[in-house]
Amino acid sequence: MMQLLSIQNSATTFSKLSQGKLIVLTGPSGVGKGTLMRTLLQRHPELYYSVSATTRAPRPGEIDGKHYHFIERSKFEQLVAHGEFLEWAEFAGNYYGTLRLAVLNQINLGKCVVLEIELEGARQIRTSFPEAKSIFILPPSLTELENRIRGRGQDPEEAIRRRLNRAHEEIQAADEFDVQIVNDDFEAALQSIETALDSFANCKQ
Ligand SMILES: Nc1ncnc2c1ncn2[C@@H]1O[C@H](COP(=O)(O)OP(=O)(O)OP(=O)(O)O)[C@@H](O)[C@H]1O
Ligand SMILES: Nc1nc2c(ncn2[C@@H]2O[C@H](COP(=O)(O)O)[C@@H](O)[C@H]2O)c(=O)[nH]1
Repeated sequence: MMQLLSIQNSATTFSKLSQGKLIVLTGPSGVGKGTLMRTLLQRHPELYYSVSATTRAPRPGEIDGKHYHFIERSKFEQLVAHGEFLEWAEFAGNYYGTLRLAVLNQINLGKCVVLEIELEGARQIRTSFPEAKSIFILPPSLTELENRIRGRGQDPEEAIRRRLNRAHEEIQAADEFDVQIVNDDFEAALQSIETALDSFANCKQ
């Protein structure tokens, strides 16, 4: 991790984006993005998942470097100042960001890189890299969204409230993205994501 974070920006640019692809999965907290992404990666190991950095404390079972790079706020701010993030945002009281270098390297190797990020970061990617493709995951209803966040049982009440408040605004932004998929039946949603990946690019085998 320290080695990763200490790498300075290289001259690598998105001029070579055509060699690989960047795919963004976004949607409100608790909609099932992470669960969908995990299954997608199991089925399609050829996809490269970009592990984000965050200042959030690890949840039980989360592993540094696998689920997130867990870092202090001061370190995150230093990385922002050095331009190390492709995108970043503050969400429900914590910072989250995609490390630029790892993503660019994989794209330049011809990989399809998938990001699982919240709305502001997804908007930043859309502005900076219009070639990127995006999928917005919707819940079947707000009641079901709340049930899922609570059922996950991993966030304190204050964090749950912040996430649900934010969800209203996020859902209204769904049409800004290339494809909208309702995650009601899990398998059906997964298949819709696979179909979308096929239509974007030859990203999976
Ligand atoms: N189709 C589904 N039907 C019922 N429950 C689901 C479905 N998809 C995911 N879930 C459950 O919803 C909960 C939230 O899912 P998950 O953590 O993947 O959401 P998320 O969008 O990644 O949230 P966050 O953005 O906060 O990380 C989990 O308990 C997961 O098992
Ligand atoms: N803008 C970014 N958002 C990110 C990134 N990594 C994750 N996320 C999103 O944050 C929320 C909360 O995540 P949680 O793990 O605390 O539940 C969720 O919507 C994630 O998709 C990132 O690098 N940039």
